Amino acid sequence: MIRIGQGYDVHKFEEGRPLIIGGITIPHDRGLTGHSDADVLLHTVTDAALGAIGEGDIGRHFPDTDAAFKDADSAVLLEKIWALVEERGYKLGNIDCTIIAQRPKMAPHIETIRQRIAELLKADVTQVNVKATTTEKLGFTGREEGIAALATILLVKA
Ligand SMILES: Nc1ccn([C@@H]2O[C@H](COP(=O)(O)O)[C@@H](O)[C@H]2O)c(=O)n1
Ligand SMILES: C[C@@]1(CO)OP(=O)(O)OP(=O)(O)OC[C@H]1O
Repeated sequence: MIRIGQGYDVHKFEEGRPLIIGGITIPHDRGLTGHSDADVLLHTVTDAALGAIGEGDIGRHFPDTDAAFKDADSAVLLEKIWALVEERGYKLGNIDCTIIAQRPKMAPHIETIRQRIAELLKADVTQVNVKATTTEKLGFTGREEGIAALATILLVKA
């Protein structure tokens, strides 16, 4: 049995916040804003995993109206959802992620992010792909108003 899921998330830039993407802090002149640490990539991975097991989305499990999740570490949220994936009897087949950002340059950080996601999903690094693209200065990402992320996940029976 295999299950597929997709994820998509967007967070807006805000000055004075750290930029946290894929569980690591990336040096930049501004960060992303949200109720949690606003890790757009880990939210996307979490939504993809939830989609694959038919469990809705991140906001249903961790509402942004709940003070318990204020400034939450998105890695901890993903770990909780991954425990649910494992409870259902699944493990990672593979995941492919795309970060959509005009800036900063993600290439120097991609391998570290890949390793962190593999660790969170209890998988080998070869099962995880992370890539980045600009939108050639077009749209909200191109104007550097925010960052978007996409993910497709395949789960297989453990
Ligand atoms: N924030 C980003 C965006 C892109 N990259 C890398 O640059 C390559 C070219 O991007 P285009 O949008 O011009 O196709 C892309 O393939 C990524 O490797 C990046 O590091 N950081
Ligand atoms: C993660 C949660 C919860 O802290 O808050 P945000 O950081 O605002 O992120 P979002 O992508 O809107 O997802 C759901 C939220 O409930």
